Amino acid sequence: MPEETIVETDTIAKIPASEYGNRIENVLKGFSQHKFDAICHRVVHGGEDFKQSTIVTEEVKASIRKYERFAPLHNPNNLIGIESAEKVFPDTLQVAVFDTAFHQTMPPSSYLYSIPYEYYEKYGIRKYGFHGMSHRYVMERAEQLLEISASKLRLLSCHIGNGVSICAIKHGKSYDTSMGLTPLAGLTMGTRSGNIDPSIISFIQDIEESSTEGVIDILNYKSGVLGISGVSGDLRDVMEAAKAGDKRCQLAIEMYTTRIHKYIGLYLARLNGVDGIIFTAGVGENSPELREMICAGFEYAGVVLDYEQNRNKHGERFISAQYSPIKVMVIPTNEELIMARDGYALLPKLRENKRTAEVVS
Ligand SMILES: Nc1ncnc2c1ncn2[C@@H]1O[C@H](COP(=O)(O)OP(=O)(O)O)[C@@H](O)[C@H]1O
Ligand SMILES: CC(=O)OP(=O)(O)O
Ligand SMILES: [Mg+2]
Repeated sequence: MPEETIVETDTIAKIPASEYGNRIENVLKGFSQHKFDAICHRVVHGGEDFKQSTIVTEEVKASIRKYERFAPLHNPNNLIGIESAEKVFPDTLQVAVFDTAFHQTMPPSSYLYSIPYEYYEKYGIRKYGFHGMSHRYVMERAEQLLEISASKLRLLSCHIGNGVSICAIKHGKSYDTSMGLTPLAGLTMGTRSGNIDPSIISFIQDIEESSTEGVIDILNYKSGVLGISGVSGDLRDVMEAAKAGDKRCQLAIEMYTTRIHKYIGLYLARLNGVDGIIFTAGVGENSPELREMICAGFEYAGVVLDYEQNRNKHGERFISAQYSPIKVMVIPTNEELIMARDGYALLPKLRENKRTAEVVS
């Protein structure tokens, strides 16, 4: 892209789902003095249908709708975003950028579950992985920082925000990742359970006299750090309470960091070692204490943090000691930039589509 500058931003913080469409439309109307070539949308689940970003058509919207059941917290809102943009900017073409696309390079040994193969063949039940734009952005930055070309690079990207996922990157491509068919799998998150013994679902169903969907809701919204601490799903609140002596908050933090630690060990083995470990997203970028807890005990594997760089510096940087064989980096993520670059790359195609549409109508 010739220029990568942010001209204006606006955000919507925690609002009820019923108000989401209206609020998005209002935000978009606030930008109506601008002339856009494309509007790019984050879409969390694209299944196996999308290996890269794409122009939004009716078929693309049908696919996004089809995958709602695999990403119930995200895809419905992503679609509302697209439809609101179509309303406010009817002449602008829309682009969908998928969380799952980056992970389409995983081998079957990473993405298949050990269940009858026909569930994959007939129903697409497999691991898809998420946060793809974030893992891709930080990988591209790490390539620059480490001065190792993508074709040789082995990395662990730890995206630790509200959702948490780790990606094992081999030769510049996603090789394995912690989230699964849905963003509920893998690590302990703010309110999501991550991996549990699947039999627990039927036990909770009986205890709560609930439907399966009801139990999945408990695992999505009432579990993770919130469920264990009983205080909050926001790590800042839980850390404060833990420091004040709250035992369940201390336990929640220990479980949260221990699980990330275990996954790092798992993927160090899967990749036969790595060149670097990246911390990104809300918690990964902003909590030196949690980064220390996660890395502690990996000195034997070649991970040595630099206290000063980790604790007292900010922004994109190395936080490992100069002699550390594995380099540890904090890289603030930029999913929007990846989306804008993908939209820009699609511009020739977008213009062609627009001309065809004008001829037809
Ligand atoms: N200084 C901090 N210490 C610990 N956690 C933080 C800090 N700053 C932000 N966070 C956490 O980051 C989370 C948001 O991360 P973010 O990547 O923005 O989320 P999302 O997954 O919604 O994009 C918040 O829930 C909060 O727990
Ligand atoms: C896919 C996912 O979990 O996204 P987020 O972290 O934004 O909730
Ligand atoms: Mg995010």
